[in-house]
Amino acid sequence: MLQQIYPSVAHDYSYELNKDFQFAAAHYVPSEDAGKCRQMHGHTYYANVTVAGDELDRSGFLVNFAIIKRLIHDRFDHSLLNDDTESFSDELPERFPTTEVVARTIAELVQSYLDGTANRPHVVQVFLRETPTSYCLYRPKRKAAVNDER
Ligand SMILES: Nc1nc2c(c(=O)[nH]1)N=C([C@H](O)[C@H](O)COP(=O)(O)OP(=O)(O)OP(=O)(O)O)CN2
Ligand SMILES: [Zn+2]
Repeated sequence: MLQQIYPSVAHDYSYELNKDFQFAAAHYVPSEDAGKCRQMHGHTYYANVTVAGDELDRSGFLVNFAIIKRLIHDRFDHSLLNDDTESFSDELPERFPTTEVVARTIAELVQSYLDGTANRPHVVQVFLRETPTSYCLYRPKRKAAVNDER
């Protein structure tokens, strides 16, 4: 699964990097419509995070690959996602730990870190595979900024 070719995302930043990593986690989807997924079960999630930008930091990095992995792996590996109530909720569908929401949460956690860096690159795509046959792509909407019209 690692070394997979992922769908590309359109942007016109000069640099783009991709980091693959995996984590094992349990979850359940607390919806009447979720069928067997209402029961707690586990996955090895395969994630690919795409970061893009025009400026490098003092190490010549957009962002250190290791930081992207650490931010997500250290938080979710060998956890029950539903227990992470800062990220997920059993009450609000937009915060149930579905593949879609976990992908969006990964994007938000990484972007929150990137917003505190000097070169401020952007998460432009998160690919998250939950099973051999199921995956989700999340692409954050571009936010217009004073000095950044992309
Ligand atoms: N849109 C979504 N649909 C489903 C999600 C989800 O997160 N978003 N999650 C699940 C379950 O959690 C499950 O882990 C994955 O379901 P599924 O792909 O059906 O799993 P199978 O291994 O049984 O798939 P097969 O291809 O039939 O073997 C369900 N739906
Ligand atoms: Zn599942």
